Amino acid sequence: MQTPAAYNDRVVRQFTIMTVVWGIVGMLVGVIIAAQLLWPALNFDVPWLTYSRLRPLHTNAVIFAFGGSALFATSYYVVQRTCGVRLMGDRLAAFSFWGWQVVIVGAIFTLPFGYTQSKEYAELIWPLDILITLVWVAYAVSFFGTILRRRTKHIYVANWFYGAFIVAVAMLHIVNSLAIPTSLTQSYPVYAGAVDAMVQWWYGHNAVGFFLTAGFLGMMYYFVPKQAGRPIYSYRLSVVHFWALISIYMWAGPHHLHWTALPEWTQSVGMVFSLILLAPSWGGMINGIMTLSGAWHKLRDDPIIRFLVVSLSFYGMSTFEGPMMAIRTVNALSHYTDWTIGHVHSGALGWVAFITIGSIYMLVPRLFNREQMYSVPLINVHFWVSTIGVVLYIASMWIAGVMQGLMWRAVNDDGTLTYSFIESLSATYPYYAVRLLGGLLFFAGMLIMAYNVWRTIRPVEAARPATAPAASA
Ligand code: HEM
Ligand code: HEM
Ligand SMILES: [Cu+2]
Repeated sequence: MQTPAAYNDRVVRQFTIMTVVWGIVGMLVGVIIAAQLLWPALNFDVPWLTYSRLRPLHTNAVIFAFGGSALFATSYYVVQRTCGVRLMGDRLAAFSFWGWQVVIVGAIFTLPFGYTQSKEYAELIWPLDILITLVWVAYAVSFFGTILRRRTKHIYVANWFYGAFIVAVAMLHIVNSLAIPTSLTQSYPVYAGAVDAMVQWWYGHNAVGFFLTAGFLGMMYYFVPKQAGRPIYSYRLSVVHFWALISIYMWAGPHHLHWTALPEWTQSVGMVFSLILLAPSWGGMINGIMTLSGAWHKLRDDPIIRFLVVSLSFYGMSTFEGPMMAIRTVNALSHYTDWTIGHVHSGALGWVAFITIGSIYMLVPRLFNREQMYSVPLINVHFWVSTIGVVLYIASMWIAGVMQGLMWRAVNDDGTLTYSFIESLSATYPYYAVRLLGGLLFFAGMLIMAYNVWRTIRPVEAARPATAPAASA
């Protein structure tokens, strides 16, 4: 094994810091659009502050800027540690960092101004799509190049998940973004009609499956055993988990297009694969949680473990809920309602953000040569604030969603609708207020983390509290 100094941790540090920064930016925009749903006047009649333009800014910022930076940071960290070699290509890694930041800034300077391809989670205009492709090639070369040069015999399972995420996202991005440009900011997709819709949701669903799931499972397979100080519960299960998950995920996309013009048999394929998907998802969750067996006491006194384990619980919840919502009759109720939004954030906040936060608290002291985070009690505060935040967010959206679904389908004896759409909207306002509160709490937690990170990485002399001289004496 080489000494840690031989690793390229510069790029890991850069991506780690930007994960915190973009997390704050993306969630701030989330809080703003949550407030706009409650008080629409908050767009101040300024076109680029309208909900329609800020919403894609939110999704791009949290998924690709926050989640993406977290994936770059942790995969670069993990691949070096588990292969025992320095990351391949310093320049490539630096290009992936700066290129990715340019993509994000590009999003900030296009989406609010209305430049978009209008495909959900693939809104960015074609020049940015090309830059994403270049960054991804650099990423793939340095990641897989490092694996090829590894000193260990086998490839640790976390790298399998990161690797699948990198390959799948490359494929999804290229296929879904195929378009014919007509100007610098305009283009037309090569697909049309139901085929366009199918390609889009093959992309959208697998963006969830590979960007928001497989990559973060890579994180799980490294950081959970590391922080628990125990080997992964079952290595065999992790291999089964991997192959089952990646082979089943790809076919579930049509559950986003139930009751549409998509041929019915494709919808059935989507539904059946979604139901089967429950098994590998829970296999992975159980593998993560059981890694703690024999070390359960750590849940009591280690707030980082708590972030990691609670993230797995939310992963389990959202991957149970997803298959249920994929059943056509259930989807008839849930689709278009806030139930979907609740499902999304139980995955996005509960799983993706929680596992990221736990990993960041583990990474920061290691990357900046500190013994631990500046304040462990503050990690604890962050844990509780964000847990209450997610619970308020998803509980309010579940109730609102089921209520909306039921109100929309209620009919009187004479066949007329019982409620107008506006009535269902006004009934939703109280829940939007609760969601806003939950979002604010989650956002506050991110600020607490930023403060803690900042105090941890400041030059040591300045960061030492008054007790420092005694400690060093
Ligand atoms: C403070 C935290 C957050 C708040 C307050 C928030 C708020 C919102 C709001 C208000 C919407 C629009 C809902 C609607 O159209 O009815 C939304 C959509 C969305 N958010 Fe968040 N969000 C937060 C964090 C996150 C994070 C961390 C992620 C991902 C990692 C995320 C992913 C998404 C996605 C994917 C959508 C689109 C959902 C869909 O189209 O079905 N959000 N968010
Ligand atoms: C076994 C796993 C899962 C299955 C089968 C599943 C299934 C579903 C279904 C049926 C929908 C509703 C489609 C609609 O009515 O429009 C949905 C929406 C969504 N799910 Fe999941 N889900 C799973 C896990 C997850 C996880 C873990 C996350 C986040 C990390 C997630 C993120 C999303 C997002 C972002 C949407 C909204 C897409 C949109 O309309 O914009 N899902 N999912
Ligand atoms: Cu899906």
